[in-house]
Amino acid sequence: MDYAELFEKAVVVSFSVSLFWKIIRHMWSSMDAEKEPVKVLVTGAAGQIGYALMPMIARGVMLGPDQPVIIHMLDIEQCAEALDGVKMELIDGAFPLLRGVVATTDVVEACRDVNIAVMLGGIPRKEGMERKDVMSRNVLIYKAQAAALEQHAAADCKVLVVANPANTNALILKEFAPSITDKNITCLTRLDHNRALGQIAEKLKVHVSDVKNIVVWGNHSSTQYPDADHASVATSSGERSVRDLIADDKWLNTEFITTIQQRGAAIIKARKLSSALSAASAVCDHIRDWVLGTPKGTWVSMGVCSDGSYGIQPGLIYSFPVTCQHGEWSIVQGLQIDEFSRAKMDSTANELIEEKSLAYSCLG
Ligand SMILES: NC(=O)c1ccc[n+]([C@@H]2O[C@H](COP(=O)([O-])OP(=O)(O)OC[C@H]3O[C@@H](n4cnc5c(N)ncnc54)[C@H](O)[C@@H]3O)[C@@H](O)[C@H]2O)c1
Ligand SMILES: O=C(O)C[C@H](O)C(=O)O
Repeated sequence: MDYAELFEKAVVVSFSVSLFWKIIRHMWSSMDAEKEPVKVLVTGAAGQIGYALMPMIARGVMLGPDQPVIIHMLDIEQCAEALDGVKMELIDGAFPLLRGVVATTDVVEACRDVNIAVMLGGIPRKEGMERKDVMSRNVLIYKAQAAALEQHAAADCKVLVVANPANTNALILKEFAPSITDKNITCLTRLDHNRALGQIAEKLKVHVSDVKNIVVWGNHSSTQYPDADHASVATSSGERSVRDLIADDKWLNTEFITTIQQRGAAIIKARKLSSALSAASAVCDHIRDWVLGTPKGTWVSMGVCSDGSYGIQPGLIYSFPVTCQHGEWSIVQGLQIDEFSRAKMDSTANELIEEKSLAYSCLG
């Protein structure tokens, strides 16, 4: 080999080595680079769920431990001072992921460029009231806030409606914000789903994280249908069906269902206030699974726009079993539905159809 050839080889080798290091450095710095903050709107933020939810968002429980957030809090004029108090506490929390807090009573400022909207704002149910009693006030709020979200939120903003009647408020929001894709408007039934997991775990004396694939069908109301037919428990000898392990169809078909249906009312009776810490935790579970994906082999319950799956009227916001991947939910297909389940699924769908017409009559 002559000197020219040797020189040429040395140049190629040193070029390749420097390119290799450039690539490694680039990968390293992009791994190290901080993510852009996600803007999360919480309406009704001065209320009791808001108070429980705020530190969870700021600590990364909702979007992960490496995701910075900017929190936008909206409440009504009468709660402006309380809202400022929550803002002071968020600053005092010195949360490393929290990159900003907006506390406002201006719906436009609150909605501006938000990526996620958690809608808690409304009048909560008090002891002895049915969800229908609070409907007339709340659907008016959701009609007005639909327009603000449509005009000012990020185009791909994901919306979770929590305020009751949650499914029907979400339906009104969907109908009055037609430019937001149906896929991005959901309501909270994860609390009911978690309650059902909790009851099964208590009954079987197993850890709640070993129970999976409960379904909550329908309305977040006393007609909802918590269904354990497809649920399983991880045991030392593999996955076992909940129905086989419990071996008490009477309990599963009666007391289990009514306990979940009435759990919200039981908490109101005991606390004189509706559930807040479990609701805030379920909000985080709902958004985290929607954005970051459901674990393999596991589904969760979400109130989503029906596409006609399982014979449910298209367009209703109905709770289905869903899996999530790449920020999108899909309804789990092909579950066997027996006559008992069919009747319960239809009855809660019928309540939603009635609520829809009641909501429209409230809107005039
Ligand atoms: N889907 C579920 O699983 C679930 C569970 C628990 C509670 N909830 C519902 O969530 C809602 C919030 O519950 P909470 O206990 O925090 O109630 P809360 O009364 O403590 O808070 C509601 C807040 O909404 C505010 N608000 C009222 N109108 C508003 C408007 N137009 N814009 C912005 N904010 C407004 C109120 O001022 C108040 O601060 C209630 O409707 C409750 O019934 C739903
Ligand atoms: O039942 C209610 O109004 C409160 C809430 O929806 C709950 O389920 O705890």
